[in-house]
Amino acid sequence: MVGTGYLGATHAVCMSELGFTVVGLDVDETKVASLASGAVPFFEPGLEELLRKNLESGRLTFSSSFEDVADADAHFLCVGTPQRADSAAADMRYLDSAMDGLLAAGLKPGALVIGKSTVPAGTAARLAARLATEAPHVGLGWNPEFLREGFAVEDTLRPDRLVFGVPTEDGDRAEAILREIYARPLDAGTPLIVADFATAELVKVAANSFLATKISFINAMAEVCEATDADVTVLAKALSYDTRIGGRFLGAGVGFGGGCLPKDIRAFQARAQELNIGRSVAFLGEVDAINLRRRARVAELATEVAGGDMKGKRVAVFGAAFKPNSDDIRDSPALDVAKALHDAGAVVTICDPAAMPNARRRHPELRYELNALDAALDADVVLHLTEWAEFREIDPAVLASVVRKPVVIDGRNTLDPVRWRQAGWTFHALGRPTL
Ligand SMILES: NC(=O)c1ccc[n+]([C@@H]2O[C@H](COP(=O)([O-])OP(=O)(O)OC[C@H]3O[C@@H](n4cnc5c(N)ncnc54)[C@H](O)[C@@H]3O)[C@@H](O)[C@H]2O)c1
Ligand SMILES: O=c1ccn([C@@H]2O[C@H](COP(=O)(O)OP(=O)(O)O[C@H]3O[C@H](CO)[C@@H](O)[C@H](O)[C@H]3O)[C@@H](O)[C@H]2O)c(=O)[nH]1
Repeated sequence: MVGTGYLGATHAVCMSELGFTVVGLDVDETKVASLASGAVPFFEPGLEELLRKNLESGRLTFSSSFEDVADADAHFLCVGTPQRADSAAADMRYLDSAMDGLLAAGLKPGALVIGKSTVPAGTAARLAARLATEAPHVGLGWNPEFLREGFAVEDTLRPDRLVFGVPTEDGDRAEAILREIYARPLDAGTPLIVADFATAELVKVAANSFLATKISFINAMAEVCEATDADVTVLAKALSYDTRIGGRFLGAGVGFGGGCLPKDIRAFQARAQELNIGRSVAFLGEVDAINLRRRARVAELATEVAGGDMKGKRVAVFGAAFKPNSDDIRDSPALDVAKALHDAGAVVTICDPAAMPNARRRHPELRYELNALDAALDADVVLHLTEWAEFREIDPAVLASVVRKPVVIDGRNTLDPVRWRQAGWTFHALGRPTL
């Protein structure tokens, strides 16, 4: 497993759980040392127990030396493909350097390199051409990953589908190896799609684009609801009974973030432009814009309720992770809003059950409190931006007794407005009338 971040560490542990001998390889020696000692360096429910169990079995080891994976039968590429600093495109240098490392250490004849990272269409063909000249005895497969953070173990051991991208010529060998690796989920009836490389790559970005579009659709409806005094949560519920639409990913609020959806829709647009078909996915620019407008709207609403000027105002932000059950702060809506209000002169205090160490490293200028009541002390406004269960369970009457003004903005539409109103709060939400 080359790259042991959120995706690679989970995949390494789960492949070992399936009975394979696995080496997790990463250039980050601190990460390798942590994983080798049985500590998962990020928050993922259930992963640490499984890591320890598999370390004890002896089937799972971690290393930062490519020499230690040279004799593997299969090499999964799980390195990051983040957005480039200078454009919307994906940064391919980690994937290319992972290939450099594998090729320099040598690959066993008959081995299969399997891409798992999310990549622009055409990447697999490029890597296959490289292997054909530098290691002609080694094959390539493309096996995109659909796991969700917070459910990563379950999604990996029991995926809802498997996609195998194989070469159009002589693809049988790659397919056979992938079938052997995934024998357990396949035997359990997991649907399998075997496709060419480009289709396999596109399934991944198309899936994330669809999910992002669904969220931005309901957030666009939230904007309309705000202008018409309608309630987007009731609207979404009514839509959800149409099985053609379905209720999932219709949660209106401060929008999507994380290390996947935002950068994947941007990289898709960049790739489409390179292919001179920018118009085909131009709507994703609007999906992105709607999403970012929701962050700006929360900051604007907070400023409005604070009297038009944030200078010296105290703001409690509940949430730093991009979603609950994760410590991932990549492109986090909550942190973006917190930073904007800090920059406008507010004193911002954040509380998050898992993401505060990461948030503090990224934003040492913000304040942090382990306890929600401490974060809300003397607050002029409370923002609920990541829907951890802990925040839903807070007693609004107790919270009201510590703030300066009982004003809350529910940026995730998961708090109960009636309960908060009864406890004396002015309750604002995105896409719903104020109570
Ligand atoms: N996080 C998810 O839920 C998820 C799900 C599906 C797909 N993906 C995709 O998987 C890929 C990885 O995402 P992630 O969230 O795990 O990223 P991450 O940043 O958490 O992990 C990437 C890891 O790769 C390591 N790395 C970088 N260059 C390396 C090299 N040359 N050799 C070995 N290791 C190297 C980094 O040190 C890091 O630990 C991305 O393409 C992402 O889009 C992620
Ligand atoms: O109704 C909803 C659902 C989600 N979100 C937000 O959307 C973002 C993404 O959520 P989710 O998709 O659950 O998280 P990820 O772990 O980023 O997973 C996505 O990205 C992964 C990496 O590509 C894919 O593997 C997964 O299938 C895909 O769901 C988060 O900020 C959520 O708060 C909403 O705003 N409203």
